[in-house]
Amino acid sequence: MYDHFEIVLNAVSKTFGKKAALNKVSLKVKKGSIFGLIGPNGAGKSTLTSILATLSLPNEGTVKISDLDVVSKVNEVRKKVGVTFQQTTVFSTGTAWENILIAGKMYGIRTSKIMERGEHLLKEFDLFQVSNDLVGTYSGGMKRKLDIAISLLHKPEVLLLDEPTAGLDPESRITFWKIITKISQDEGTTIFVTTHYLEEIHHLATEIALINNGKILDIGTPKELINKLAADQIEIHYHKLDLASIYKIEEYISDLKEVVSHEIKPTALTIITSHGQQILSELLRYLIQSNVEIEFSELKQATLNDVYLINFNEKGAEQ
Ligand SMILES: Nc1ncnc2c1ncn2[C@@H]1O[C@H](COP(=O)(O)OP(=O)(O)OP(=O)(O)O)[C@@H](O)[C@H]1O
Repeated sequence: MYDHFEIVLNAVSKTFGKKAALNKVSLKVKKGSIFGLIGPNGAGKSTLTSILATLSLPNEGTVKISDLDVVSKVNEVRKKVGVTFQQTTVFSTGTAWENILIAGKMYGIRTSKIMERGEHLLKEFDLFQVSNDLVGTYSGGMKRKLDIAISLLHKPEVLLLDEPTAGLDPESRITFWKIITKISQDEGTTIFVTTHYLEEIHHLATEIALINNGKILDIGTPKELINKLAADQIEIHYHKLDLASIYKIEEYISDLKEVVSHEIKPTALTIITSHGQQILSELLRYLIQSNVEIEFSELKQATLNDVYLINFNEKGAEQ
């Protein structure tokens, strides 16, 4: 399925004044795959998306989409790319059809083709029934779906989605990802998506890159990233603790050098560690000695969310 790379970045840097928004970023996205770029606020996700969309120029390095250089082949690249940013770009004062017609004309598509493709996409995105209503009456989720339908009008080979589910409720997010997965399968579109919500794309993404402070921290399939971490997750639930007890436990855990990250709440604690069994035994002994009434404990393999937390707490903080 993935016989070649659709997007290739080689040592790409972008600076704003003294700020390096991207710092020698290199990555490859396989054709037809769903690639997730994950990182906290200010990591460089939108900057990278803008460069891929030919809306911003890199200061250094090369970026190719379908073997076309995004700097010297802007017009060809634009024909191959559809993009949706965080802010909706649809006109609230028009209907979905009016928005589609305007966008289709801007792409230079013939009216009959716009109508045919528009109807297909409106049905795919479950907007056909309301396609003659003013977009101003749509919910945020509906507007977002229309945005993406429009970015797919010219059948792009690559769809760039910059935080497409920001501000959507959980149900709309699930529906949204179902549609995107279907588009990827039906049309073979390569999907490059940035998000904060790791859990959303965990099961969808073919590969994930973690970015912070403009640098790629790691790249791999979700499984590879979890395996590389080689960590366990410990969860211990207990009867509600007072603040003084929480502080004491916090102090004890902070001294355990095999613990890579931890979170203590009044009724439970979670720890990520490379030595699960050993730390669990030590911790249970300590808690029992401290008269904590334990309800249950669990030892599991770390999750992709743990990979995120560890990368952005540890490596991210170093930079
Ligand atoms: N036009 C600009 N002028 C100056 N600085 C900028 C500009 N655009 C981005 N930056 C800076 O570059 C860095 C990366 O920003 P970017 O918007 O790419 O991050 P992001 O990962 O998309 O963040 P968010 O998740 O908050 O959208 C940030 O420090 C940001 O302040």
